Amino acid sequence: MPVIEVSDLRKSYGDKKAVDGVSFGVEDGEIFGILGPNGAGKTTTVECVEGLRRPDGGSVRVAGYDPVADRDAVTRILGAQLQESELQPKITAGEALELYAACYPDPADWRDLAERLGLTEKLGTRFAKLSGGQKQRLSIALALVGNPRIVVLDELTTGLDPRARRDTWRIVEDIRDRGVTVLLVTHFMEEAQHLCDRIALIDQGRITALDTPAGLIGRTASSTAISFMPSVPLETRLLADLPAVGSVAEQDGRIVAHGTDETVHALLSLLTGQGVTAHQLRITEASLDDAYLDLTGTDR
Ligand SMILES: Nc1ncnc2c1ncn2[C@@H]1O[C@H](COP(=O)(O)OP(=O)(O)OP(=O)(O)O)[C@@H](O)[C@H]1O
Repeated sequence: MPVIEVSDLRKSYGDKKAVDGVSFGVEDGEIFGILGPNGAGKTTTVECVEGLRRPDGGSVRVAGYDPVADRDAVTRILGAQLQESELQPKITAGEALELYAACYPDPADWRDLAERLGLTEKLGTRFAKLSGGQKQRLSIALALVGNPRIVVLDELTTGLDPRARRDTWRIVEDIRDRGVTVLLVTHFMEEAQHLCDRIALIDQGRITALDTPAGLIGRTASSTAISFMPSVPLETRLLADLPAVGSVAEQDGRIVAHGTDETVHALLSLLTGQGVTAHQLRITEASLDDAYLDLTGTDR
């Protein structure tokens, strides 16, 4: 049974329909991603899950509780990342953790949590003096200090360098491995592809696709790109008749065709038959990026 159930959720701000009939279920122990362009309604959706916004229509249940009516029960089982502005610049990392731990009936050992998140050295440092990555790790620690069953992470790696982003991914995987369900809002395809068990793609307040990362990629029309330099000039028209071929283009002597596995096999036989060698042959699978562009029709 899903630990989070959202059905036909609706929320408007004045005339603006921010969330327009969103439904999904998050299973216990999974990392569920919400992905979509700016203004798609991601934050509004998770704020309804957190009980920070009252839906106009539809229903949200977190472990069976209504996040607005049963706010206290939901607060005990759901940890949310704080916005940066919610912490006083002069509070130290250790003071913040101790203060937040005191708010919960069964808190985690905050020193142990700080250790796991690599913050032990920074416990005496004021919040304003922490780096971007350290602030993010502290906000994750604060989301976990109440020992939640579910944690909501919104844009957790925005502004981090690639190494800090990878470190944060490991932390999220560690959280999941400890049995915590993760609801993750992200803009980053690579992050969603790497971390999420399933992803809901949201666009203009509606879910346009909900699947595993591999499932979403499989939905793209041309999931494989094949590119090579033919040993002798080759008429691209020959390639246009290949099975399942999407597009064929030539630039500076390099041919790029999009298609499926079937296209790759047929292309290699065709080249062999023609006595053409494919130099610098590259076969690349579509990424979640390609699937995203295909499924949302958005050019970011
Ligand atoms: N408090 C508010 N008042 C009025 N309009 C709002 C408010 N919050 C969000 N909106 C509007 O509702 C829509 C959805 O916003 P939301 O923040 O949920 O999207 P998002 O997908 O999280 O976007 P982003 O990726 O940019 O954070 C946007 O058009 C936004 O401008």
